[in-house]
Amino acid sequence: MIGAFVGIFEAQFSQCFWAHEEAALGLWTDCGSSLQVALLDMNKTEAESLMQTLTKQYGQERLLFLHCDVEQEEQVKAAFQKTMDTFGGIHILCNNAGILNESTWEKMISVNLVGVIRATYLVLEHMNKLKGGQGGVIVNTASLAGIGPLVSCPVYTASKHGVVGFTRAMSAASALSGYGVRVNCLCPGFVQTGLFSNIPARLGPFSHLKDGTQLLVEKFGIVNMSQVVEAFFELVTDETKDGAALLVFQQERKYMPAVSVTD
Ligand SMILES: NC(=O)C1=CN([C@@H]2O[C@H](COP(=O)(O)OP(=O)(O)OC[C@H]3O[C@@H](n4cnc5c(N)ncnc54)[C@H](O)[C@@H]3O)[C@@H](O)[C@H]2O)C=CC1
Ligand SMILES: CC/C=C\CC(=O)/C=C/C=C\C=C\C=C\[C@@H](O)[C@@H](O)C/C=C\CCC(=O)O
Repeated sequence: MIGAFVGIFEAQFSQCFWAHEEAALGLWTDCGSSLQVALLDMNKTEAESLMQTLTKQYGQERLLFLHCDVEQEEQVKAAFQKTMDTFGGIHILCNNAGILNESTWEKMISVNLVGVIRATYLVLEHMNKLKGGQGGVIVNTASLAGIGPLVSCPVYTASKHGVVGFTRAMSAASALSGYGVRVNCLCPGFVQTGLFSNIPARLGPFSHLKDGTQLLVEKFGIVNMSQVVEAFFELVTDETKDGAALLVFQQERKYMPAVSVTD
C-alpha cells in the first residue's frame, strides 16, 4: 500500500481490509496463513497514530510502516526490498499516493502518474514470475477524473487519465509477457479526505471555476471510504479482472469498458 495512511484507506482499513483476508490469501500458494501489510507513506505523523491502532488490533508482526516518497526511486526500491526481507514476498500493490494542486502541476504529474509507473516497475522486480516472483495484482488509484475531464483540474485530470491508460497497457503487456501480474485501476468519485478539503485553494489558475466543481460535487455526491475499499478488494480478489477500470459512485460501482480506436 503506497500513500495509504490518511484519507481513502485509513478510516476503513481495519473493517474492510482484514475482512477480505481469506479471499486474498487464497490467490497465491506462498502467502502463508495471514495477510501482512506494509504501509508506505511520506507522512510519518499520520502513520504513527494509525500504526498504533492497527498494531493493537492485529499484532506488530503483521504490519510494517516504511517512510517512502514515491518521487524518490531509491526510497521506493528500499521500501520494497525491506518489505521482501520482512514478509518474504509482495503479492498485492496499491498505488494510492496522490495530490491535488493545479498550481504545482509538475509535482502533481510526478506523484500521481510518474510515482505509479515507478512503483509498478519496481514491484515487478519482485512480483514478476519471469524473475522468480509468485505473480500478483496491482491496483492503481485513479479517479472518475481519469475517465472524464474535471474542467477545473486539467492537469489532475491528465494525471488520472494517464493512470488509467498506463493500467490498461501495463495489464496487456504483463499478460502477453507472462508476468503473472494483473493490473487494474480504481476510479472513485468525491471522497471526504484531506485531498478533498479546501478545493478552491487547490484549483490554482482555475479557481474561478470552483462553482462548477461544487455543482459536480452536488451532482455526484460523496462516496463512502468503505465503498472504495470494497471496490479495491473486488479488483484484488476477482481473478477475471485484469486491465479493468472500476468506477465507484455514491449509489453503485461499475466497470468502464476499454475504448479501442477500431471500435
Ligand atoms: N478524495 C477524493 O475525492 C478522491 C481521491 N482520489 C485519489 O485517491 C488517492 C488517495 O487520496 P486521498 O486519500 O483522497 O487523499 P489524502 O491526501 O487524504 O491521502 C493521500 C496520501 O498520499 C500520501 N502521499 C502524497 N504524496 C506522496 C508521495 N510523494 N509519496 C508517498 N506518499 C504520498 C499522503 O501522505 C497521504 O497519506 C489519490 O491518488 C487521489 O488522487 C480519487 C478520487 C477521489
Ligand atoms: C476537484 C477534485 C476533487 C477530488 C479528487 C477527485 O479525483 C474527484 C473526482 C470526482 C468526480 C469527477 C467527476 C468528473 C466528471 C467529468 O468527467 C464529467 O463527466 C462531468 C460532466 C458533466 C457532469 C455534469 C452534468 O452531467 O450535468
